[in-house]
Amino acid sequence: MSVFEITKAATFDAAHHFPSEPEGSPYRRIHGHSFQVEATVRSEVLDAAHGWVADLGALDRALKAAAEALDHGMLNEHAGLELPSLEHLCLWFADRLKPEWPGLSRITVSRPTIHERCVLTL
Ligand SMILES: Nc1nc2c(c(=O)[nH]1)N=C([C@H](O)[C@H](O)COP(=O)(O)OP(=O)(O)OP(=O)(O)O)CN2
Ligand SMILES: [Zn+2]
Repeated sequence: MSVFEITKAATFDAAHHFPSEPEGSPYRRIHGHSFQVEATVRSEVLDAAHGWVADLGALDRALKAAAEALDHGMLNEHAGLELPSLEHLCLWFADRLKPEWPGLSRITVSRPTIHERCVLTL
């Protein structure tokens, strides 16, 4: 069976720190990153009226709304991001998007400028 996957990306900039790191660790100090988040929705069937899995514009709005909640803020202040790793960011975005997007199959959060990325497969 063929499976379609559609993906939309959004970007945000945010500060964070890892309070559990030892004194002197650069991760313990407040610092910032530019992030990219990608949300992937999969389906074996297409909406017959449109010929698509789902409207990428609607996925864009949902993803941007979630990313804007974090943009230019302190990640540690958000519930679930007290330890603000890429891994926890994936879970945070999945928790927000999954209710509205039951076909959500993957969340990728990356820091493109330093070539780091985490993928959560749902
Ligand atoms: N598995 C994970 N490991 C690390 C995460 C993470 O989210 N998941 N996060 C960090 C810190 O955010 C750290 O700031 C990342 O920076 P780093 O990889 O060290 O890259 P930098 O460019 O900021 O520093 P350089 O010294 O220039 O490499 C750490 N680990
Ligand atoms: Zn960092």
